[in-house]
Amino acid sequence: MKKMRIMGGKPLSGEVTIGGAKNSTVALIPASILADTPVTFDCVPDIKDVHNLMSILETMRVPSEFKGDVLKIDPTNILPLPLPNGRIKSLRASYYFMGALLGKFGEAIVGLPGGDDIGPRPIDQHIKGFEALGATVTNEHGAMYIKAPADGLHGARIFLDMVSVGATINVILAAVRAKGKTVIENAAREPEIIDLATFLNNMGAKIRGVGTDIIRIEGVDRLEAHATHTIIPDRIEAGTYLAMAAAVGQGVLVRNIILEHLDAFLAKMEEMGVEMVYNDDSIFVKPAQNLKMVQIKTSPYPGFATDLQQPITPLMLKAQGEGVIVDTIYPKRVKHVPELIRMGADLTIENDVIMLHHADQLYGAEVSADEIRAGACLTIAGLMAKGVTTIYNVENILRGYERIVEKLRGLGADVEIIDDTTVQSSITTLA
Ligand SMILES: CC(=O)N[C@H]1[C@@H](OP(=O)(O)OP(=O)(O)OC[C@H]2O[C@@H](n3ccc(=O)[nH]c3=O)[C@H](O)[C@@H]2O)O[C@H](CO)[C@@H](O)[C@@H]1O
Ligand SMILES: C=C(OP(=O)(O)O)C(=O)O
Repeated sequence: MKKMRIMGGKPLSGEVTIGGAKNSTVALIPASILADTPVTFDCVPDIKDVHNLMSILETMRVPSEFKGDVLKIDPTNILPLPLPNGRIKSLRASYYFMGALLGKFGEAIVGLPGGDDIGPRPIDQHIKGFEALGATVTNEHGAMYIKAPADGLHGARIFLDMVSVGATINVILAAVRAKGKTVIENAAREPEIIDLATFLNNMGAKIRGVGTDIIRIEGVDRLEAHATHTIIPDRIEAGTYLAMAAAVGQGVLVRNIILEHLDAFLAKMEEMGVEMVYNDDSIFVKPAQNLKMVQIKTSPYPGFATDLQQPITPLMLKAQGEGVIVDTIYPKRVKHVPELIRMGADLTIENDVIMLHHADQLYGAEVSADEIRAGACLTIAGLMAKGVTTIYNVENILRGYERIVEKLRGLGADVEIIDDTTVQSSITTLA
């Protein structure tokens, strides 16, 4: 178990560089098994989800090597072994092995995924997609058994009942080698889906329309990688550092950003009165003052990302007036609220609506990062607070924020991660 200790109150300055997108990478790694050749990715973030996915690959005899930010995967001798449990439970995106194994072998046995505890996360739309392609799907003791018909998967028209990143990606992975044409309607439009399709198309797939809500896929027989795929920057990590820079910065440059991917977030920061200088692929955040309170409603891309509602919350606490946050995607995504209250913030939740008020000062406290973005929120709050903040369950943060201590120290923060065998008892004390 690990905990993070932050001595708050230090102004941050300098620059920080954003890594490759977690939510692209965690789809690209399972997608790599569809290839008939070795594949190489660069700009791969050094996060726990990547290491867990590499372990899952290893169980199928797929060797992978991660050096610097380059990840090489050789799926040419893959064994289609069942993945009922183990590391599958350690992250959400392990469910992409359902679509990828089904697409490659016509069969997949994959345990139900883990991932962040952010409220109910059903996978009915993934199953509906697999079934539309001709597969039979059963749930046996918490593992999904998915099987294509004897003559293989066939293209189909699939209208997703709600906009789902995971279901859109899983259907793409299953359909990319199916016979005939698949059309996904009401598809998600996230940049990470475009990144995945770019990787697959460069290997010979025929996926058209990604980035719109209608995706058309013509199945192909072979997929061969001829070049390294560079992963897009992580827009959520970028948003986290931008919010942090506004909250505790004395002038911070955030590098490696695709600005268009952050339109809704940047518009909200501007509405709050944060002054930023936009460059081609970086943003300079000026010290923020006289912030205005705002209302936030999350929605699928290009709307305000659910993954950024918690990281922007500490910044909102600096503004005057009453703020409102409604997460329409995960209404129960409120793990940060009781922890911020421990730190002196004034927040309430009524009918899944978070209401918050200006806080003159936050105070260091012992808090728990019960999911990744709650952890990002508490990290920013800890940097703003007076005194020492100790964040437990830091593993959740390390799932998706690479080299976070190094990056924060580079900006001047006083922060450390401590491996602590006594942490378990500290959590019990907290409860
Ligand atoms: C690895 C990854 O990329 N994770 C992201 C992905 O998660 P994930 O892909 O799991 O999220 P989805 O886009 O699928 O979920 C969107 C909404 O649809 C619902 N739903 C989804 C599928 C389904 O079969 N049935 C159903 O009801 C979910 O409960 C949720 O309310 O998108 C989320 C929403 O932007 C982000 O918070 C996560 O960071
Ligand atoms: C919810 C998230 O991740 P996951 O879907 O991997 O649990 C997230 O990145 O905020």
